[in-house]
Amino acid sequence: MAGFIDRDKVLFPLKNISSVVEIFKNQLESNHEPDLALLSIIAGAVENSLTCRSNVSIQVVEPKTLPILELHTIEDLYNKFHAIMKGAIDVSKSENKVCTRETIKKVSDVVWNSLTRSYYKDRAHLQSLYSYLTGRKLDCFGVAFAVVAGCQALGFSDVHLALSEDHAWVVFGESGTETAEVTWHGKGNEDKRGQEIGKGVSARSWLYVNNKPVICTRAMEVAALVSAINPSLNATLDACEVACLQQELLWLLYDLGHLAKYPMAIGNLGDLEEIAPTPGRVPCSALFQEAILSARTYYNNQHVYPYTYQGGYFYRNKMYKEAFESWANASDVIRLYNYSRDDEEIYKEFLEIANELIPHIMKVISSGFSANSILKKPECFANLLRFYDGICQWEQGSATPVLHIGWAKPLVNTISKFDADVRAQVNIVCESDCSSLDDRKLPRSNGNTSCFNNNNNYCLSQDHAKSHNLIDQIESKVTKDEEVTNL
Ligand SMILES: FC(F)c1nnc(N2CCN(c3ncnc4sc(CC(F)(F)F)cc34)CC2)s1
Repeated sequence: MAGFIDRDKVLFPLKNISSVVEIFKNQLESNHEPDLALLSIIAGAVENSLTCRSNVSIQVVEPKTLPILELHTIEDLYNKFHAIMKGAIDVSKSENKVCTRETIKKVSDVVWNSLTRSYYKDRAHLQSLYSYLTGRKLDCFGVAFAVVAGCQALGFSDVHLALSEDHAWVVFGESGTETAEVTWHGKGNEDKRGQEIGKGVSARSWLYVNNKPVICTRAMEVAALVSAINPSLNATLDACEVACLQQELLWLLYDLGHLAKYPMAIGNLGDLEEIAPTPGRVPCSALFQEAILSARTYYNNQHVYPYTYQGGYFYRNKMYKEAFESWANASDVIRLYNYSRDDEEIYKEFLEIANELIPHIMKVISSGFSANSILKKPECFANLLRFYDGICQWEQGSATPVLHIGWAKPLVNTISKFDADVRAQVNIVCESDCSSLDDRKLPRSNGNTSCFNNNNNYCLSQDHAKSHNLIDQIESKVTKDEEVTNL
């Protein structure tokens, strides 16, 4: 590890964004691995100086300048972190060795036991070592990151961050295949720190992405800390200097190839580019597509967020037909999983799409009578069915129910907006007898599963037919409603 060396120190005091980018660039291009503790402290210090309560008087600073960051501020915190780690764990005997589960548990305990007794865990700006060292507060990602940075400070180059879409843990050992929980997840769950990642029922939950997590290199750990930068000043305002710094750092990591296997980081960059496009760079829509391609290529299309990043973009830009397709693709991912109580985050994502976003779309388009309305397009109806069908299949075989009556009303409301002649153009094909389908949910190879048959009707492949009964129920209810209204 290069550590905090003169080439970086001469850039202090940091007065602007480009000097921070320069330090990250030096660390990433050095022939040593980048120093996670140093970069997390710097990123956290910049974020804190521009967003935290202390100086929230909306200061008008010169564009791209920052409140001055002195060398001693960073150096003192950096030395403090090393002192905490080296004071707690004796590594004299394990020079250049791989790490052990016992040492990882010790590092996790050092971080865990030094945190403030009780604080609001979901607050913003608790992700960095700056927060840990100055406020003794970390969120669940921050604890995992601090453990990896601590192991790096102790000289273990085999300990790396493993990331799912809503949890973080570490991999370590000779071939990097040992796993260990190092932080908590969610509310009120007993932490499993020190244990290896579940092989049991939790392995089928979205939380562990069917054992297809992002396994970070040191540079991808830098990408994780950069992704975790939070520019929010409050619920409505962002500190644009922090957002600008995050955007420039993500482009630096992108150009160095360190986002290629990190779909969520590409999605984060896409969100920033949608708000403030960088001249000469690919459009944000291309980034959302790249994130999907990365998830399909490296994670067997078992990640949901790349599709909901893209769906959210289409929705905000009133591209509703495309949004339906992205959300149907997201649903094709979740149908492979068994819903468990650890999956609340993705449950809320699908609930919002089904019960807020789609109903909103139905409201705004049903007022218009344009001929090319999506209500006339069978592929829109097919994608909506695929979307709902995936959620039904997610529920099937799961210990915890997903759907409740609150889902049915918006669902039937949406389906019934499509005329019978449009619905008739979508035939649900059972490629094989539905009953013979085994109860395991085989991961799909390609990203798209709704197929087009020769006469341009839209057919849903066999797996979708599993919820035939639900679709039948909807169809019959809708028809009945139509009969009633036509009376
Ligand atoms: F689906 C879209 F609408 C989304 N918009 N923001 C999304 N985020 C924001 C960024 N985010 C992330 N972005 C980069 N890396 C990671 S690692 C991780 C799990 C944990 F926090 F480590 F536990 C979350 C996450 C989580 C997903 S999804």
